[in-house]
Amino acid sequence: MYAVENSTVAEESVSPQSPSSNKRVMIDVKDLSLVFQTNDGPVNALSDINLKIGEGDFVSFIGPSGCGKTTLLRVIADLEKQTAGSISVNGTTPEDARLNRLYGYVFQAAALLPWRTIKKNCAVPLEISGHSQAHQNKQIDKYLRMVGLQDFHEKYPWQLSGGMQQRASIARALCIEPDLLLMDEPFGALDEITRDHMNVELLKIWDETKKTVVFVTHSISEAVMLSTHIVVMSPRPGRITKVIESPLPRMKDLALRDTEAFHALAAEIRAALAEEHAID
Ligand SMILES: Nc1ncnc2c1ncn2[C@@H]1O[C@H](COP(=O)(O)OP(=O)(O)OP(=O)(O)O)[C@@H](O)[C@H]1O
Repeated sequence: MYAVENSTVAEESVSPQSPSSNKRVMIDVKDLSLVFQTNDGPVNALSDINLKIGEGDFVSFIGPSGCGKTTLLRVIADLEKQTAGSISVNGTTPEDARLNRLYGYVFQAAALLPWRTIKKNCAVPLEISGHSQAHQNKQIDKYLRMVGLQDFHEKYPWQLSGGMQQRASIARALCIEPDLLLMDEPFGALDEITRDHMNVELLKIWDETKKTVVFVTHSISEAVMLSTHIVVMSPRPGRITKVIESPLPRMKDLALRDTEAFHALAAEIRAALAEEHAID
């Protein structure tokens, strides 16, 4: 049982309060574990995960390498199966959610097809879904405009900077209008200035489209800048050690990073990481 049944994000034994809201639960993870069998023996990638993510929230997973951030995202996306426990995504199984095209997935590398133009890359999920050419054009135009690439339809990926390629991959994920955006360190390979810019752009898109976002990051300041909730994880075995609800406004600009409230939240995350020896 959860202490607050309608809580937005709660990890049972760690953060039972999560006072925020009566939002619909988009992702509900209960007592979930995942053990990989390897030649070197079993790897406890995820251990006893309990987590609820509310509709419209921006939730970041943060923790050191190997704590299971990507694995948890992949379980949500139906790219991995848990070995114990349960998970529902929008009230269904992750498999049904995937088949219903509920989510878009953005990887660390933009993973655009080099032989296709930006427009044709964005068309891939729409083609798979069997949408008409007219609908494809409308969606691609709308989302390339949203990410500021309206003048780059006909360019090839290699003609764009890394940040522009990542924006194109976000547009590609948005084109099918998923309710849920799963992002695995999407800006990890970008320089700091571009990353700052992308963070602001992503917040605008999130605000405009009202999506639920689950975001993996190694960066404390990125987690503070973006999230409504920060899920702190720790390795060996991969587990959730704390869920922090951000007291900051949903929409943030870069100036907020110089405020006391921003630094206080960053310090709280840092302390949570250190507390559980998450940082060796
Ligand atoms: N397919 C797999 N087979 C075996 N072990 C795996 C597999 N995928 C992940 N692991 C192991 O599971 C654990 C969690 O990995 P995961 O990639 O989820 O961590 P992470 O927190 O995302 O790490 P990073 O920040 O380095 O990306 C690690 O010990 C990893 O080696």
